[in-house]
Amino acid sequence: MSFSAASKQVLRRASTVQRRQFSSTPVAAAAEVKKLGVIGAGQMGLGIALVAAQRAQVPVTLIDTSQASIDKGLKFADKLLEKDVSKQRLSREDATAARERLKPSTQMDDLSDVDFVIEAVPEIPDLKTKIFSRLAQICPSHAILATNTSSISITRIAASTTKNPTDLSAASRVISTHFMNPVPVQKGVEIITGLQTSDETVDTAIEFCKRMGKIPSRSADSPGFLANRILMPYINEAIICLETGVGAKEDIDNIMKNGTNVPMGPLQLADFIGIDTCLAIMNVLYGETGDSKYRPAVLLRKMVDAGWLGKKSGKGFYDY
Ligand SMILES: NC(=O)c1ccc[n+]([C@@H]2O[C@H](COP(=O)([O-])OP(=O)(O)OC[C@H]3O[C@@H](n4cnc5c(N)ncnc54)[C@H](O)[C@@H]3O)[C@@H](O)[C@H]2O)c1
Repeated sequence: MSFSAASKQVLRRASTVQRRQFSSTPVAAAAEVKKLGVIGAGQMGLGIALVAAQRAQVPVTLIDTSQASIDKGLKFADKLLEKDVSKQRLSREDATAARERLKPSTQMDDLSDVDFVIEAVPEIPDLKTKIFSRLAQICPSHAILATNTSSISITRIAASTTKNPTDLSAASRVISTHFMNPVPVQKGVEIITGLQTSDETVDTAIEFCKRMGKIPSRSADSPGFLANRILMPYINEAIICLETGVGAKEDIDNIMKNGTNVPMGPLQLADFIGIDTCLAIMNVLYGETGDSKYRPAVLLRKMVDAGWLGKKSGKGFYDY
């Protein structure tokens, strides 16, 4: 059997597993998403939770193992909502209602009643697979289990939900909804399917992202998917240009900003994304393809060693 025939057969079976659980049409299924779970209250998780609370108007259980991250995230949510109110983009009542929909917790078990969960913890494969293995146990049997991974294989994450590869009961509900940074601003979201993902899971995820006001693009489960396959080698090359003295950081950023009509240059963008996240994605591209064109810049590794992770740590290529 060819790869595509085999994968279609797996998908058909996954589709049957899922059909029992959500409504027949994707719009109806997405409308049935009455409660969202978000894991990780960092820059992506907080943004996803806030946009879902504001645009899709669903209650969001926001999980983080660090109370400090939750406190920091909620403070940032208050700041964003306040800014929207002051600029008259949002009424005071709607801002209060959105804020009240965010329910923070440090306990994963609080995800036992969500219809859809989006994981946004750091880009560490073992951490994600452990979380999905737990989600398969904790979440209801109809819940969509989405990851915000930037580069890790969805097929691999889905496989971690079970010890039996023919059991698709949870694996068929795993998908990637890869939001772009900053989530409240960027409209794009990549939808990536694993080999096990059911059609209904895809449809429900796409419709729910639309409820959040996003514009989905589909990508195959290939290292880096579409966005990072293109973006990260660009950022990495900018870092190599810096470390080999081809240009100063300001010159690198200015030429790309003023020459290609992007809002910020690659080094500043790396600071906003997180230097550790950039390194993690390059490691996946390099490790999974074995192609030397994806070798992470030496300076990128050194900056992570130094703890200079960009905006979130106060220092990256620039100081914050
Ligand atoms: N930063 C970006 O520009 C960007 C863009 C798209 C996708 N992503 C992806 O989104 C994910 C999160 O990235 P981020 O930039 O928000 O990271 P971050 O470091 O800002 O936040 C991660 C959060 O997860 C929490 N966490 C760690 N372990 C946990 C656990 N076991 N359970 C619950 N919470 C835990 C941390 O305390 C932290 O608050 C990564 O997979 C990343 O690749 C990032």
